[in-house]
Amino acid sequence: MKIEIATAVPYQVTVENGIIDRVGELAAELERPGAKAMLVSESNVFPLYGQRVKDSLESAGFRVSEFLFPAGESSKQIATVCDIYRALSENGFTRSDFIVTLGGGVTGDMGGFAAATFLRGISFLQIPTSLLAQVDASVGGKTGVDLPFGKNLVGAFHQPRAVVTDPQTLNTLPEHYFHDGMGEVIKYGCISDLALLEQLEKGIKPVDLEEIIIRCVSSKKKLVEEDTRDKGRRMILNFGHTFGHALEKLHHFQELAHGEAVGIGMVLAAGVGEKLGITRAGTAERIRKVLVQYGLPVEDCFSKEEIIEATALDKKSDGETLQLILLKEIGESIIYPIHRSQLLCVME
Ligand SMILES: NC(=O)c1ccc[n+]([C@@H]2O[C@H](COP(=O)([O-])OP(=O)(O)OC[C@H]3O[C@@H](n4cnc5c(N)ncnc54)[C@H](O)[C@@H]3O)[C@@H](O)[C@H]2O)c1
Ligand SMILES: O=C(O)C(=O)C[C@@H](O)[C@H](O)[C@H](O)COP(=O)(O)O
Ligand SMILES: [Zn+2]
Repeated sequence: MKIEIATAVPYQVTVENGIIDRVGELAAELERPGAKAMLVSESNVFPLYGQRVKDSLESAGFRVSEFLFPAGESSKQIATVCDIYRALSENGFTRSDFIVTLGGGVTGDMGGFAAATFLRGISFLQIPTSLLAQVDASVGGKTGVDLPFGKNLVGAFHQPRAVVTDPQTLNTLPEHYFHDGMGEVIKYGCISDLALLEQLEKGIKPVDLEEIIIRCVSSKKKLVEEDTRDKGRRMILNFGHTFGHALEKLHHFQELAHGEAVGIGMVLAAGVGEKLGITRAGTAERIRKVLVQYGLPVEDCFSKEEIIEATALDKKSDGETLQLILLKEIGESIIYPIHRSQLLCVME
């Protein structure tokens, strides 16, 4: 299955079992023959799939070097990007060479950011290997890293040249991160796809994963095409993220994974919406139930004061006003400006 993302330079998301062994073929349609490819990956994923990707790229005539970093969100920082710049420089990369990211959202966001900024921009291909990255992070061109002051505070919009999604790679994904990825899948159900949420409530079988990936990417496609630079409607993809990112920061980007944080954030946002009379009563409880069903946490130990304080640098803020993403009901979302002081009054 191929989904075209019609941004200024369009690209395709190919979702296919076994496609990881044909990445060289796909790259050959897009990149200069004989170009250098830097495979950016990490300590868990590279040993599982790195050699297959290298073999495929080399068979297609590319000269491959690799850059590996320790797996995990705490690597998603500017110091690691500087190490990628060093590897690109030492290997003599020019603007007609390219990066291939192989891993979860951390790898894609960070390798994509290195591609966006090295020589003011080189091309990159995404090979997402976690559920979260296959349903969300690999598409749309948001690249970047965390700062100790907040999540994704440094970044760039830089669309990949192609996204190569092999659902079979999920066979090795630890269960914890399968649950975590379901946090973003549930988000798609909440913001725009009631039927998906109902399907999730009934319980999915593993064979349905490919369909779920296609469904989430198709929802994201529409928002990215309409608002590539996140100035309007695309912001609904941030449902649960204002509070979720605050929680990730409060946990110093350790322990609580992104999808888990977003899940708790969705429950909090739905609660705020209900208190304001915007969200249909019972929605927060419904979200809470489906999160529990997929093994996700629904609450955390921080007070509302701490959480609101940690939203200080939220990228959707306008002074003291936050653009909170709220639901009218499951499947229908709105962007709702709210002053921090009002938020304090309506938050549980
Ligand atoms: N750019 C975007 O639009 C976007 C969207 C959503 C999330 N994100 C970002 O994505 C990141 C989270 O992504 P993530 O959950 O993939 O995190 P991750 O990259 O840390 O991967 C999660 C864990 O799964 C392991 N893993 C990944 N694929 C595997 C596989 N096939 N087999 C075995 N192990 C595997 C990794 O080594 C890691 O331990 C966050 O930084 C978040 O901010 C970005
Ligand atoms: O692609 C988007 O737009 C999203 O908001 C997707 C989110 O799931 C993702 O976590 C994104 O990285 C958040 O971006 P940010 O701009 O809030 O840092
Ligand atoms: Zn997210």
